[in-house]
Amino acid sequence: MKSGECFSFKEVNVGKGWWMADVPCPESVCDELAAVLADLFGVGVQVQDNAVRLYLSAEKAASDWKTVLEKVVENFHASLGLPWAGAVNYGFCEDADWNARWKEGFKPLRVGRRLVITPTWESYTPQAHDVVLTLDPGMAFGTGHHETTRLCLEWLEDVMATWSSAPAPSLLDVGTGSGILALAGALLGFRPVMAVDNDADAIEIAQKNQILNPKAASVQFFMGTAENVPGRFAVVVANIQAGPLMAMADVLAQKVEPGGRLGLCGLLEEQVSEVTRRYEALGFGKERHRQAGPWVLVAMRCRA
Ligand SMILES: C[S@@+](CC[C@H](N)C(=O)[O-])C[C@H]1O[C@@H](n2cnc3c(N)ncnc32)[C@H](O)[C@@H]1O
Repeated sequence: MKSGECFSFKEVNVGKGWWMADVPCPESVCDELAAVLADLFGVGVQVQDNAVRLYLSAEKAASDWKTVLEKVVENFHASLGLPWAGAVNYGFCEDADWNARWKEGFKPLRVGRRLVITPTWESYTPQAHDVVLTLDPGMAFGTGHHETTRLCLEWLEDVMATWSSAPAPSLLDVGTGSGILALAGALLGFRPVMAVDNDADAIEIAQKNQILNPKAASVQFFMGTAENVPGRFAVVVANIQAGPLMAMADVLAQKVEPGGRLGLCGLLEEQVSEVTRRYEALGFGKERHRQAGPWVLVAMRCRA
């Protein structure tokens, strides 16, 4: 089998690569569907024109993925009142092929004023005042290319730039994925920095990324949910989507120090007012609302 070729899933042995599923959907909801699928299946996704491409482990039979994937996509369309034709296109790609394609799309990326996210396989010569974060995201979410990650990074940079009092602000990153926000936070000067994810694979990847960034060695990673992290923080960031942010509101609110800041991200425009109201009822006031594409970050401050 030549690298780069894709095959119908009936023709290959499982376990040596990735099932590739192209799920057609209206362009206006591609980002939202990609986020839902990435979260549910914990796998790589690519947003394409009028479709989302999903890479699924070949250790499971394609027919097992097909049943559950198509049900999820059908429910997603139904919840938005959209028709669903059910025409998912399946294929198979070898590991090497998938990795090469993934890496091709991941170049050094400047975010905000000082941060540069650079993959391990690219060389980058820093300019004066650059804060360089080296990353190998693996299968975890968080390369800096997604709008929600960029919104969070820019917000963290702004919070740090306008922090006037000593000591440095503490930071909690809830749903750390590749560790990108926590590690960038440590490089920007937040202390201490803690991060949590309920996906063990994400924590493993985040800890590998920490080794690539010795200046972020003090970041502590926790497996679980925000409840598993001790203490309260001057700054809490959570890039998780509206559903989990609503479900964890009581716990998340308890993690922010009085007067502290909370960045809620992964919201779509139409979800902002409901999520904002929920946190206002818990003692938070809205400071800012930033948008990139369909995605919004709501910045709030704890009043008491
Ligand atoms: C959209 S990714 C964000 C990754 C990274 N923070 C970023 O900004 O790019 C969301 C992450 O939250 C994790 N997650 C989802 N629900 C969670 C929960 N209740 N507690 C902790 N982590 C959660 C997922 O495993 C995933 O790694």
